Amino acid sequence: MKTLLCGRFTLDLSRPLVMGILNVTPDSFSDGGRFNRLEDALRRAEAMLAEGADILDIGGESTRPGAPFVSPQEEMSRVLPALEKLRDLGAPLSLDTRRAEVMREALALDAVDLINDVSALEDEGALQVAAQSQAAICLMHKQGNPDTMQDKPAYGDVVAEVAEYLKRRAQLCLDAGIARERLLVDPGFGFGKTLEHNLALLKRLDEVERIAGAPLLVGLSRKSMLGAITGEAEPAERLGASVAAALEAAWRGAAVIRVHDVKATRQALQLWQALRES
Ligand SMILES: Nc1nc2[nH]c(S[C@@H](C(=O)O)c3ccccc3)nc2c(=O)[nH]1
Repeated sequence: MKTLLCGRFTLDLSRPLVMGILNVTPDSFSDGGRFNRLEDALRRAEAMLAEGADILDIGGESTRPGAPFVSPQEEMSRVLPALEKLRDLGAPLSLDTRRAEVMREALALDAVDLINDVSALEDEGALQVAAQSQAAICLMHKQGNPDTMQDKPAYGDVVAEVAEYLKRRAQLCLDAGIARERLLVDPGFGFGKTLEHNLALLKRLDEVERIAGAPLLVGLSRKSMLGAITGEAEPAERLGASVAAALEAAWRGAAVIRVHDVKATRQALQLWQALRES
């Protein structure tokens, strides 16, 4: 049985898992200030778990193109209190960060079960911090950095290049003594890719897993590629395309699906699973 060693938890990857997105950035909650933001985060976390989320992904730095710079101190002031608040909910907590010092401080709270790094542990010291922990690690591909990555993304064969990058990053982790059962890889939809690149990666998602040698985490929910296809400018109005994208990813072997809309995605995957088991 395919499993993921995930900090305090061992997750069964025999069915696709739903990762609920919990942004703890000021613009993602009512402007009630820090205390209310924490209460909001706890309420949102409990709601997503009640809707069937298997993992919660906590992020303090929006990686949206053009997002304002967030200092490590500011990022930690957002995510550390949230991780402490959510630690004992009984669900695996994922930390969406690309900074080694944020990983280090968060892991010291014994509240991080999965390190979700959009820069695949490239930050100075990140690989060492991860290797010294028991957390699972998601290695994501991106081309360039959030403020410039969508200017002119260019690849030869995007699938081969993304998969080879992820294979190299995974091998670095193995060489550092990290067990393969702790690794996830992610093609990074929307991170330095055109619509054509994103569609090729989704169509050939199974190749990414085969080449990289680790189970897949994918994030398609509400992304601009879905906006481009549907003409829907408002991300929160892209539910249909987001659920359809989750199913397409599930058909192609995705092990963890990162979403805003947990209930709708869980329902779709329950149907998908029922058909496979019937
Ligand atoms: N592992 C993993 N982590 C992630 N964090 C995010 S931020 C995303 C958003 O809109 O949610 C986003 C994408 C592109 C630009 C800005 C913000 N996307 C992923 C993903 O695709 N995979």
